[in-house]
Amino acid sequence: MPPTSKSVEGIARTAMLATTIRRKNIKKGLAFSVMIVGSSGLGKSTFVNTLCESPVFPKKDCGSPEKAALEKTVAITPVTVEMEEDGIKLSLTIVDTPGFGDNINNEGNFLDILAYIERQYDDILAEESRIKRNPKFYDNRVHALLYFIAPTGHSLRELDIEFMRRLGARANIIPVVAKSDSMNPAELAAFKKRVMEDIAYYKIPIYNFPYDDEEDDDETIEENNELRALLPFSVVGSEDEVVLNGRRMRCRQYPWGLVEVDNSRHCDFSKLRYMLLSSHLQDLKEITHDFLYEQYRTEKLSKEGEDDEEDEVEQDDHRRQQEVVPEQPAQ
Ligand SMILES: Nc1nc2c(ncn2[C@@H]2O[C@H](COP(=O)(O)OP(=O)(O)OP(=O)(O)O)[C@@H](O)[C@H]2O)c(=O)[nH]1
Repeated sequence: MPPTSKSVEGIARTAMLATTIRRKNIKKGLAFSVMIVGSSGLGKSTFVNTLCESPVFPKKDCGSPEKAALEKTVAITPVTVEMEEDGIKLSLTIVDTPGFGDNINNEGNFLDILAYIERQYDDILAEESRIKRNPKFYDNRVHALLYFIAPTGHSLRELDIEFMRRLGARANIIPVVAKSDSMNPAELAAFKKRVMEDIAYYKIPIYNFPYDDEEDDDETIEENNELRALLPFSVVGSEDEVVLNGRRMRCRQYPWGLVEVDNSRHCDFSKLRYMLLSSHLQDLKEITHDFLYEQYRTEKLSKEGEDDEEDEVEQDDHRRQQEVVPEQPAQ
């Protein structure tokens, strides 16, 4: 169908709006927050340093077993890094979390992470209710949660299922296969398939590149389908660089060859980085605000409403019990 003059006008207006937003973003910069979760030693800190191309979490010195135990991440640590992506300033907050699986009962880890995410929602809720807004208020909501899956080659562990099921309602979970260089391509493909079957079977709510058939163009739909087909993203992290044939690359070196971090034939790191910090950054932020936060807000306010009603009923009962029954006049 040829475009009508109205749709041409509409398209022009949308393009202008996009340009204005882009110009504003270039000037002001964007803020984005990513949480990193997974068992100890899965390469989370190395991944962050690879993602940010800087030593955000300094290399650990694990010279002895005692030192290795001490060097583990033990607390939820938000760190903000200033970067530039596609010419736009990006203030990227990385929230590193202590690994789980170290404890017999990991309930404490779950609750700490959930409490951190909900605290950021509570801060926004409090800010929204203020008569006078705080101009210095910083929105620290987590926009994406990268969940590191151990490259076991089997399927998801109970811990993975439980965590993602519980946190999926509060954050955009993006599952990744950690240290994917420990599997060959056939093993990796089979592992990814089993992980996605588990995710579907246990109805785990992950970020699965949603699109709108009516609103989104063919290119967006195709891109989202391609990215969804890569889930869970396979990642390899390394801060080491080598120069080969004049080409500088980040890789892990083994006696039998090199695993290149940015080579999409070796792993999905570059595609994950691009979607996270560029192509899908805005979508992740919108889903966080329009859906995940909105859901939390509704739940919280309705619970407070119910609690208030219960309190009122209790107070009424109490008042009635306290009422002095007037003495009957003597007959
Ligand atoms: N084979 C392989 N090893 C990796 C990869 N990424 C990191 N490592 C190694 O795995 C070890 C642990 O890496 P870290 O980045 O400290 O792991 P972590 O998940 O942050 O550990 P915690 O702080 O204990 O939670 C180090 O020896 C890294 O060099 C990877 O992609 N492949």
